[in-house]
Amino acid sequence: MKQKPERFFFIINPIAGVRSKEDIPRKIKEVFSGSEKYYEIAFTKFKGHATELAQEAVNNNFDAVVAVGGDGTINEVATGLIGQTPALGIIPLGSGNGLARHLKVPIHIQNSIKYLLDSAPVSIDHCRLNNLPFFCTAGVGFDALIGKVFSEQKTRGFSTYLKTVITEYKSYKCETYKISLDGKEIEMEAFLLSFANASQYGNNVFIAPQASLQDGYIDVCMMHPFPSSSLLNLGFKLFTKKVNKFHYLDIIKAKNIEIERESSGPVHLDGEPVYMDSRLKISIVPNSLRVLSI
Ligand SMILES: Nc1ncnc2c1ncn2[C@@H]1O[C@H](COP(=O)(O)OP(=O)(O)OP(=O)(O)O)[C@@H](O)[C@H]1O
Repeated sequence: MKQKPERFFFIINPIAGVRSKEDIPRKIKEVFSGSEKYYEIAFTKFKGHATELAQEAVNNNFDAVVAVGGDGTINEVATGLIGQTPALGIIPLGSGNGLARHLKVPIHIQNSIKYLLDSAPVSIDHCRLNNLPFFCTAGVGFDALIGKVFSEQKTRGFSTYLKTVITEYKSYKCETYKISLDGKEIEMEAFLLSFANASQYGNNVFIAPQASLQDGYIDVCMMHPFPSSSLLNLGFKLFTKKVNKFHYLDIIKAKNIEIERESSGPVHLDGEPVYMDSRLKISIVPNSLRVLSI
């Protein structure tokens, strides 16, 4: 039987998602008081702080470090846990919660806290883009633009996300990419290129329905330009795990990917925008992160 963690360290991002985080310590106390488990809680004070806190938790021999927030918070916490023994836990309080949803962590807060008590570590892969880690999805093209514009909005949450997508779609111009997938060369004009470790962006929008966190492969999703008359069909297929059947999308599994785009520009890593060079290298590191799962 796998060993359940005894010592938990919670890292709360106060600005993730739309919900206040003030009552989270009380909710953790309510659920954990019936157990013998030890825990500590910290709130992040700035972007990047969660990685420092996670590294301290590793040094202080915690068994589990729980990211309380969305995929950006998970990215920061998990970065401090790569190759380490303590496992990542999640209380999903972000806007999209892609990795939590893939792992079937309950979205209801109390249930996600109870889930931590019942779960044990399993190993998953993580991916790197120009050596920066990501755990759920990364991408260039339209989804990178959305990551950038979304991060500049005053509000978060799904409705802000949807508004951003609709506004940006109207004026978006596709770029041409040279792509190498484990040595196989392709040149194509693309609406977006997504690199998926997990199956979804978040909010049950499945860009790579067949993706596995444990198969040692990245699902490379290459979307060709498509007519606006196909938008509804695309939306339907994204939400029903059928986008692999969308006429304008190719999905290929690969371990090492190289991209050359027309110019430098935004990419996103777990929804967080980063400005990068025109040349991108994406790779997978199998069995490199322990996560709490039932
Ligand atoms: N104390 C803080 N002050 C400001 N920004 C922070 C703080 N702590 C973390 N951040 C940043 O908050 C951003 C948003 O966090 P996160 O991605 O978890 O929420 P989200 O975008 O609402 O959810 P999702 O990624 O699921 O869509 C991240 O870029 C993270 O670096």
